[in-house]
Amino acid sequence: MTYTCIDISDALPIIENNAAIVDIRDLVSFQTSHMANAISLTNDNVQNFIDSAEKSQPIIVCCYHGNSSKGAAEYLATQGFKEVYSLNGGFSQWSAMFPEQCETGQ
Ligand SMILES: O=S(=O)([O-])[S-]
Repeated sequence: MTYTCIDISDALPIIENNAAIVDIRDLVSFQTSHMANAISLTNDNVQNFIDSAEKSQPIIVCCYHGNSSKGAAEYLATQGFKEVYSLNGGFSQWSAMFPEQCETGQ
């Protein structure tokens, strides 16, 4: 299995299609602001996420600028997720384009 790189504008219909959004940035950055409904994925919770997630649900991986999300997306694809996307431009571009689609906190 592999993953697909998508642009910010491609993400909206995928999100509407019930995708999970996982954010792999550091926790302080995540808490400051993240994509609406994103969950923070860290080394500490990634295994639990993999074990409990529905593998057929689409997953969008978000990082800072869209580079490190590729490695994480590839990894998740090897763990059985069927539809994995890496978000080009990452949170920096998402927050610039869709500031109203961001939220703070956990
Ligand atoms: O998160 S990043 O690798 O795009 S700087």
